[in-house]
Amino acid sequence: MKIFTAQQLHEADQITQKNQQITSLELMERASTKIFEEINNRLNGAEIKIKVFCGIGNNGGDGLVVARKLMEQGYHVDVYVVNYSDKRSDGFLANYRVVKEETKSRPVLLKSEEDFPEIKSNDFVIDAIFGIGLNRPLVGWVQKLITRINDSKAFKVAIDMPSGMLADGVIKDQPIIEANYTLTFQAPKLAFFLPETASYAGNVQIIDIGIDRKYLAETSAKAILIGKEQAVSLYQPRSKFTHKGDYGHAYIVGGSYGMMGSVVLSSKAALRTGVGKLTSVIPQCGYDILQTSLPEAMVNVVPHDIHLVETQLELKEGDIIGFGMGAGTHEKSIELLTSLLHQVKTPMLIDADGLNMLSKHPELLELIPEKSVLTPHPKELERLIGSWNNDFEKLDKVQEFSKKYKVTIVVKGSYTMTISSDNIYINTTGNPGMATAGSGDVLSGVITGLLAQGYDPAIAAVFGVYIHAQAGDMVIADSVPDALIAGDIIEYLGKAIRSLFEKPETKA
Ligand SMILES: NC(=O)C1=CN([C@@H]2O[C@H](COP(=O)(O)OP(=O)(O)OC[C@H]3O[C@@H](n4cnc5c(N)ncnc54)[C@H](OP(=O)(O)O)[C@@H]3O)[C@@H](O)[C@H]2O)[C@@H](O)CC1
Ligand SMILES: Nc1ncnc2c1ncn2[C@@H]1O[C@H](COP(=O)(O)OP(=O)(O)O)[C@@H](O)[C@H]1O
Ligand SMILES: [K+]
Repeated sequence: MKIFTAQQLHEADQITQKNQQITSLELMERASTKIFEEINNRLNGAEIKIKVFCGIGNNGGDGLVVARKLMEQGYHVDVYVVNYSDKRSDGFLANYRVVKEETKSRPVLLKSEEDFPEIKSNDFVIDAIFGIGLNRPLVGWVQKLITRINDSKAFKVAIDMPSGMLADGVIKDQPIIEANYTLTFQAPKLAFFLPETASYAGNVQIIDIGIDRKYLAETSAKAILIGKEQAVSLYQPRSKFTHKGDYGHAYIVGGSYGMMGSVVLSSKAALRTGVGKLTSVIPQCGYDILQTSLPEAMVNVVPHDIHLVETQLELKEGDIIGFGMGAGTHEKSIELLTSLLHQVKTPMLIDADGLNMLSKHPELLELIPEKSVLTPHPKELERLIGSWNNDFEKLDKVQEFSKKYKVTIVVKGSYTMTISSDNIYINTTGNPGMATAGSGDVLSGVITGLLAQGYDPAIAAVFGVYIHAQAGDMVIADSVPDALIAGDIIEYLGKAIRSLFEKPETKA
């Protein structure tokens, strides 16, 4: 599913009106009726006090339509107009008149803190103050209103966006409505998936309001959400008359004394993802561990007992290296990475201490084979690209880095983002149970295994992230997130891939 910018969504709105020959007001009525239906279905006639806070733009217009329809349905509704500007959109003005005429109610005008109503914790608040039109800091009293609404602990539903949030930017130190639900029009907004802002949107539901299909299909998106529908098209099935040589040879290079588990996890994950042959390249202290815990792996020890050092690998064309898990950053181990970077021309996967080595020696960045995949968690990313002021700046910096070194970067997190040049792919699977030591090592193994099987690197990253997180979700389906350990994710990789081809159960 595509994520568009606010500007694109405004454009989509215009094109829809033109192509469907409807007025802006008719589109607003259509969109807001859907919101009303959602809310009405949920409230089911409940005797609850509904407070609708409307801005003076089209988001406020939506709020007025929803308020009118709720009143007509018999709900107890109070409407507040947040008068942050003297300008009013046509959609707002028209619906303001209709509300007054048809419901005989009079919206309360809020102009300062003195006008704020009391909001009780059992009230139901509809936030229609700002939508995608917010473009600058809010005046103080409107900020205070947002804080007041949040402090009330009332249940909050945001229309299109929680007010105070920008679709594709950020205003520093500004309060945002902490919505329980956001009913958003047509397409999700980028801010719903970024660590700093995601939680404000609560549960997001996308409301199809019949925006021009051609525009949606043909306009290039700011980012793409990856779910089952997208992932299934990336899978490469095995054919019958094949042998292990057709599925590649992966080398997992990593480990140090006390950290050998990372190599076991990565190696096993690569095998479970379908790689034909796998060699773990490790310090000598890990030999017995690897051979005992993973008999399917071949083991190649470097000439040092406790950490990696330079060694010659007999690499053949197409062999793939996954480097860095549990490796430490000893200078002698960095010599191995340096020599591999000089020797290898095929894309590599670099993770964990491999990334820390690159941060320590940025001169190595130029040597990374084109199309390699780097999988940093936020701290590793910061070491690599420097700090950022907000998530949008982070994305810009990652895109710049990706273009400069021609690599794909997997920014791990609750919504892991895979960035390849101008493309941003946002993963929608995964759960907090995966915030546990070793789950990143599993992901590295998965992606290395896919690379070795010939998946295009950006696809290996996007697909690998999806099945890794989907496996994590399947682990907790009959357990709890707290109990998940990284090894469980490996055991569910097969089921995660199979789930791509299973139809969701339909209720009788
Ligand atoms: N696109 C679609 O598909 C559909 C969209 N619909 C709805 O329209 C909503 C967008 O409406 P909108 O453009 O009128 O903007 P909205 O968010 O109401 O803001 C109002 C105005 O406030 C201003 N302003 C900005 N920041 C400010 C600040 N800090 N302090 C003071 N003023 C500030 C700014 O105007 P400016 O002053 O910059 O000219 C802005 O225009 C959208 O979210 C959805 O709910 C649906 O009805 C139908 C389908
Ligand atoms: N809250 C979360 N929701 C979804 N996925 C998560 C969450 N926390 C962590 N993960 C996933 O778990 C993995 C953790 O990787 P990483 O931090 O490198 O762990 P480690 O270094 O211990 O192996 C990443 O793939 C990340 O996306
Ligand atoms: K809103």
